[in-house]
Amino acid sequence: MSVRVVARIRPLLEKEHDKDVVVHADRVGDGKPLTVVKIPNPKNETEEFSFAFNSVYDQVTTQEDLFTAEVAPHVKALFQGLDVTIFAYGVTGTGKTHTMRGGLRLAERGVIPRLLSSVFRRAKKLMKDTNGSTTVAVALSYYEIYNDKVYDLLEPPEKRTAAGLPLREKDGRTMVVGLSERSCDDLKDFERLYIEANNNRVTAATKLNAHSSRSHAILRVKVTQSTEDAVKESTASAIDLAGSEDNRRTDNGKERLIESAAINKSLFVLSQCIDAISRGDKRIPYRESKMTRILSLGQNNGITIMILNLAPIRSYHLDTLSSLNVSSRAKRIEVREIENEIVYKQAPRTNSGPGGASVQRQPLRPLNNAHNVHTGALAAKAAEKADKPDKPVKAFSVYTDKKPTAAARPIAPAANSSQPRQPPQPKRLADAQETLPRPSKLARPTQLPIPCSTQPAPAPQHQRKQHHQITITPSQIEAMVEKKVAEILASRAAAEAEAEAASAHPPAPSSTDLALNNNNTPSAATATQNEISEEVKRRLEALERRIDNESRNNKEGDGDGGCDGGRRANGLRLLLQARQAKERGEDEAALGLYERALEVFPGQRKLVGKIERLRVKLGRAGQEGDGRRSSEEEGGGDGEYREGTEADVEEDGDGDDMGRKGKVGTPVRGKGRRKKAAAAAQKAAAREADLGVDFVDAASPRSRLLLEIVNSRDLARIKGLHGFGAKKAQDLVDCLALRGIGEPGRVESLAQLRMLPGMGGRAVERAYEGLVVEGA
Ligand SMILES: Nc1ncnc2c1ncn2[C@@H]1O[C@H](COP(=O)(O)OP(=O)(O)OP(=O)(O)O)[C@@H](O)[C@H]1O
Repeated sequence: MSVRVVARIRPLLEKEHDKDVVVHADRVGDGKPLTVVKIPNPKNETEEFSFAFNSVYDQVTTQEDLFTAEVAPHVKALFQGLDVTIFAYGVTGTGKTHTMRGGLRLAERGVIPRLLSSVFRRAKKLMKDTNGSTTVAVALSYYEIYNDKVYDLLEPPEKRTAAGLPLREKDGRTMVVGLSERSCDDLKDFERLYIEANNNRVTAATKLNAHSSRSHAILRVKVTQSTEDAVKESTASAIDLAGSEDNRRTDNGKERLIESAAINKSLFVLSQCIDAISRGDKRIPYRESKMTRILSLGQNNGITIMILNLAPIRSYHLDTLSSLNVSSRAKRIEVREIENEIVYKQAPRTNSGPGGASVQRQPLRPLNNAHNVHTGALAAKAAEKADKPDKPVKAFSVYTDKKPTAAARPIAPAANSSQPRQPPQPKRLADAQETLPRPSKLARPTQLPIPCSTQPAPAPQHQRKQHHQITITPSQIEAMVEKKVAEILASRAAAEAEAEAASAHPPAPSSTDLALNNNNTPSAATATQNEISEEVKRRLEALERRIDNESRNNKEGDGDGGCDGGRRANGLRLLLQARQAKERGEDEAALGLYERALEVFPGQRKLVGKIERLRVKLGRAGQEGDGRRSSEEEGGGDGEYREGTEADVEEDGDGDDMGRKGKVGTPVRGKGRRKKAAAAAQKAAAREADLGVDFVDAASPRSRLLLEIVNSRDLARIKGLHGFGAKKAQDLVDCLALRGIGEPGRVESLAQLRMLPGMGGRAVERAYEGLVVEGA
């Protein structure tokens, strides 16, 4: 399932009543729920951008409305053993803390207190329904990430060390070492702990928000269900991210600026991770900030809900556009919904029951589906739910003394696990009653790449088939091996550095400290360590870029204009991000992005100039930068583009509308209509891709053509779309025949097209980019 992204537009505050409202919630058709955020183009007010989300909540939405629709349905999943993550994202002052924590009055309570209340209620019911044979324990941990350091909020501030708590990776999860955990018996208990802990959280007054959170706050609610034989554990995480802020608007002093730099950097890394995952990159820069390591977006199993908070007024216009861009990409991230494993308190008993030695007992397993449990949003599932009877709260320990009808079966493998599925066994009566058949996730066609973790989950069968067709050259294999080794070395170096940081007194400052706080002096050992990890990181990045480029070049090898357009769009996106990073004062990040953009636009004089200037500024003049050759050294690039192309666009105005104003590359080599048409098509592709806008109105000629081909349901025409094979085309035609989309069964927009099974990720973009429209 993808990350569920919902937007919430906060109401006007008292002091804002005379302000101009520029953000509106909208719907795709009469009677449809609100799913679109509309905002004018800051450079051309007559034009409006539309961003589609899973759901949109307007100014009148109450705390209860939001909780009931977005969070309450997932409490059940939590008790089924799935982890649930809810995080609030947005610019400072847009209502993240209000959404997550809320006010003291009952009606003003936010997601967190409501979640706890719901958890306690369900736990009580479960214990009652099972006559006490299942017990539920709730435990809390609560911590903040302040200036990229982790501090326990359940401990008094005096106990904090300068280095904060270290992170470790364990079983594919990021853990905070030394974090305290408090058991919590009821809501009162929770409220006492929570209020106390919030007093320890770093907040401060900024010009934009009188009580601005200066840290990311992470509350983890661990639910442990125990029976005589087994223990099942799952965690709900509620994360209130600090808000990004434009320091030109804040009057921030030195301390606030330092905090702000740390907040902006971590949010920038988060947006980079989101971009990398949604592009299907091999390398996701999680490790570049503690927040992204902890959030592990796309790597964690379970259910993830991102709440994008928005302020409706004009003074937030550009910031709002930027967060809309990031979050609209986040909805393409796939998360594996896998229940946590049950821990057995004892080995299954031997066969000695009334059935005799030949009878095998069933092992302990959950009553509900052991493979993925789909728990979509309330609104989306309402119709489905109506057909199903309400199921009672379920326990999960089962040893049956009845003679089973078949030989003992192992625990059903998780849907995404590598174990082959066992042929279906006859269900026991209890199972049959309680578990309604659900479509297997494997059955649902998807073209989305599952985001890579260090050990990627094996792809489903139909994806594996595609993988077999990819040919890997020996140099790629070598590079991949090298990459793996470097990854291991890098994680070891990082783990050691953290261990040192934890034990040292005074603790060694992190690289961020060094950049931000000149009072701290690093030990020689730490400096060497940092140098080594930096070197490993640089090498690793260079290797990964090479592999990325090679695989991209392989895909684009036949000079297809459409793919080329995609690559350029990617380059433009990098330029936009570089510009934003530069504006935030994050020169290091900006340099990296410019360098990556140079690979797309080799030989761009202005771009080379920017890189040189940044290198000089960072004291790295004369360096080649991560082993990459500058385009000048490459002999002025490949000659495909001359000056006045995409790279120059960035000088023309604000990064936010770069693609829109941008001049498009002028081909030097080759003439004729095809090239001209391809350039024009690239312009449209760049425009959409850069702004990340879901053109709900499908206004561009290419969008219209794509929709026309799709709606024709003509297999031959659909097969001709870029990136479509016979199977995918057939799937789409079947899907259109089965589903009623729009009236009568038409796909009205690219956003709708993306919602169709198998059309997520890059599929629509590739088909779109592959189209050439004469005169567009
Ligand atoms: N839905 C809402 N209804 C009423 N008031 C709201 C709502 N959302 C936000 N507010 C008010 O807006 C102001 C800013 O909200 P809040 O502090 O939650 O923003 P934030 O995004 O957490 O900011 P920061 O990132 O700086 O911590 C507060 O006064 C809050 O009470």
